[in-house]
Amino acid sequence: MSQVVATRSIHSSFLCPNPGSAQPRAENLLKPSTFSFDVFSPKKTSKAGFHRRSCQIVARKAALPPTEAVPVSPEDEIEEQLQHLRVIPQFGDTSAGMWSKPTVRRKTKIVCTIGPSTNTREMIWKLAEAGMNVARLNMSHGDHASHQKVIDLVKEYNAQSKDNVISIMLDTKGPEVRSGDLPQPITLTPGQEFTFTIQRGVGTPDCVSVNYDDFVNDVEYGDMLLVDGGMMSLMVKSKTADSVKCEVVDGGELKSRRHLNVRGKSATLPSITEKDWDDIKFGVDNQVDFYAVSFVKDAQVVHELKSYLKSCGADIHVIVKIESADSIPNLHSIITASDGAMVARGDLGAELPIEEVPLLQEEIINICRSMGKAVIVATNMLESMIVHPTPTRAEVSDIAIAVREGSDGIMLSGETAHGKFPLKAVKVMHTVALRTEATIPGGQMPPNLGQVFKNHMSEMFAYHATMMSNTLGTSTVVFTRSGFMAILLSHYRPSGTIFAFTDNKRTQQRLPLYQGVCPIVMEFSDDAEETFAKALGLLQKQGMVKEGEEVAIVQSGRQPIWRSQSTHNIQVWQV
Ligand SMILES: Nc1ncnc2c1ncn2[C@@H]1O[C@H](COP(=O)(O)OP(=O)(O)OP(=O)(O)O)[C@@H](O)[C@H]1O
Ligand SMILES: CC(=O)C(=O)O
Repeated sequence: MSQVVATRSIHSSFLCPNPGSAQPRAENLLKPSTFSFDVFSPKKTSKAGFHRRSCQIVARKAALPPTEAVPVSPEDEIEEQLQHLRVIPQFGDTSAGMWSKPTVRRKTKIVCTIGPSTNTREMIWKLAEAGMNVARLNMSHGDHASHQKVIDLVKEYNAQSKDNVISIMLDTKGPEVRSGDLPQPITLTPGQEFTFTIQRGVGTPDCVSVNYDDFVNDVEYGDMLLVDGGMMSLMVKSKTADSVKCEVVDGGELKSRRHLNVRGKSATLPSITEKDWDDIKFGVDNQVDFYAVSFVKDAQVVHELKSYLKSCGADIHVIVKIESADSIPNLHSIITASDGAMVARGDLGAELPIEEVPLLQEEIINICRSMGKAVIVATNMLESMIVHPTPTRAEVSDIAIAVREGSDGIMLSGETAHGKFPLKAVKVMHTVALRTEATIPGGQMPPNLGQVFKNHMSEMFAYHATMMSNTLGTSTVVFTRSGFMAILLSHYRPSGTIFAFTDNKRTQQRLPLYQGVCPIVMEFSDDAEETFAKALGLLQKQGMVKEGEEVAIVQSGRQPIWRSQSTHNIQVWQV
C-alpha cells in the first residue's frame, strides 16, 4: 500500500473538489507558522483489531521542529469510494445496508411541527423512522398538557432508539396580532367596508375584535392589512380611538382567530410576551433542546433570554425567527447573538413584499453559514400536501433550493401538524433533499472561513479533516463533549457523514439539527484508542460503516478529551 508524503504544504497535497476562490484564502487564513504536522504512516493494529493505517496528522503548539508532512495517497479504492458517494438515490429506495437509515444518510435535517395529525405515540415513531430530526411544538396552539404529552413521547422514542435521536424545539407564540372569535365565518367581498376594533368580544358580519390594544396606534391611513399572510387584504381608510375602518381589497372567508399583519410594519409589542415567558419556563422544566423565538426585532431580546437561561442553568439553544420587518436592518447583530436562525417565510412574506422572501432567504442562509450558525427554512415547503398525496413541482423545487443554498434544516408546518399525509410529506422531503445533496460538490467553504471562531486551531483541524475526508471519500468521526467540534465540522460541510460521539446526552439531543451530523451517545473510557475502537465497533454493528472502510477520526475542539491541552490530531482508521 503506497503512501506518498508531501513535506512542503499541507494544503497542496489535498485534492480540493471545489478549487474556487475560497481555497487560496483558506490557505492563508489557516496556515499557522507556529504549528507542525507529523504523519505516521506504518500500518498499526489497534487493541480492538482496527487498522490505523493511512496517516495521523498531529499538531502540537510549537513543540516540534517546523517540518510539515502530509500524505497524498489517493489509493486505488478512492475512486470506488467516491463513486459510492455519488450514488444517486431513487424515490422509494429501500435498500438495506450501510446507508439505509434516512436519518444517517441525508445531511439536510427535517423539522416536523407536531399537531393533531401526529401527536400520538404511533405517529411520532413513524415520523422518526421516516426521517424527522427535530420535533417542533408551536406554542400558538395547544396547551401545556398537550405539549407535555408530545415531549414525553419524543423522549420515550429517544430512550429506546439505539441509533436515532430527535431534538425538541419549542416555538414561542410571540406578539402575534390576531382577529377575535366569530360565531361563524364571514365572507368578505372586494370593495366592502370592514372594521377591526380593540373592544373585546365583537364578532359581527362587518366588525371583529383584535387582540392587541395598540393596533389603532400602529396603523395609519393607506396601510395594507393582511389576513393569514395575504390570503385576504384590506386597506386602512380611517380610524377612531378604538377602531380601524378598512376597505376589502382581496376578499375571502374570515374565520376565528386569524393572523393579522400590516405590510411593511412590525407590531410595537415586545418579542417575548408574558405568555412566552411562561412557555419558556415550561421548556426549561422539560429540558427542550431549542427555542425558536418569534418576531425577534433586535439582539437585545436574545441577550435577555440567554441571560435568563444562564440564571436557571438551562442548556437550551436559541434560534431566532426572522419574520418581522423590523428585524431586517438588525440581521447581523440578531444572528450573532443567537445559535441559529429560522427563515419564517409566512410572516416575513406578510410584513415585507413577497418578492423579497427568496432574496432574504438566501441572505439569511449566507449570514448564518458565514457565522457558523444553524439555519432553517420554514413554511409552505409542501403546503399542497396538507390535502394532496403528492407535491407540486414548485414545492419540490423550493426544497431543492433550500438544500442547495446550504440550509441545515427544512421545516414542515401544517403538513405534519394537521395535514392528511404527514408521513408522505416527510418521505418526499427526505427524497428530494437526498437527491439534491447528491449533486452538491463537497468542500464548499463559507465565505469568511477562518474568521468565525476564535479557537483557530479547532477551525484549522475542522478544515483539514474536511479536506482529508473529502479526498479519501470517508466519513468523519469526532469525539465531543459540548458539541462544538461537531458543529464546527458541519459548518465545513464535508461530503461524508459526521459521526459525533459524545458522552453527554444533552449534547447528543442538540446535534440532530446540524447538517450532516449523526450524533451518538457513548461512554468514553480513559484510553483514547480504546474509545475510538469502541466507536468504530458500534458504527459497524449498526451498519453505518462496513468492514474495510476508512474513517477520519478528529480530536480537537475547545476542551481536550484525551490529548494534552496543546495537541490536536486527525487519524485515518480502517474498520
Ligand atoms: N399543537 C397544536 N395543536 C393543535 N393544532 C395545531 C398545533 N400545532 C399546529 N396546529 C395546527 O396546524 C396549523 C399549522 O401549524 P403552524 O405551526 O404552521 O401554525 P401557524 O404558523 O401558527 O399557523 P396559523 O397562523 O394558522 O396559526 C396551525 O394553524 C394549527 O391549525
Ligand atoms: C414559521 C412561522 O412562524 C412563519 O413562517 O411565519
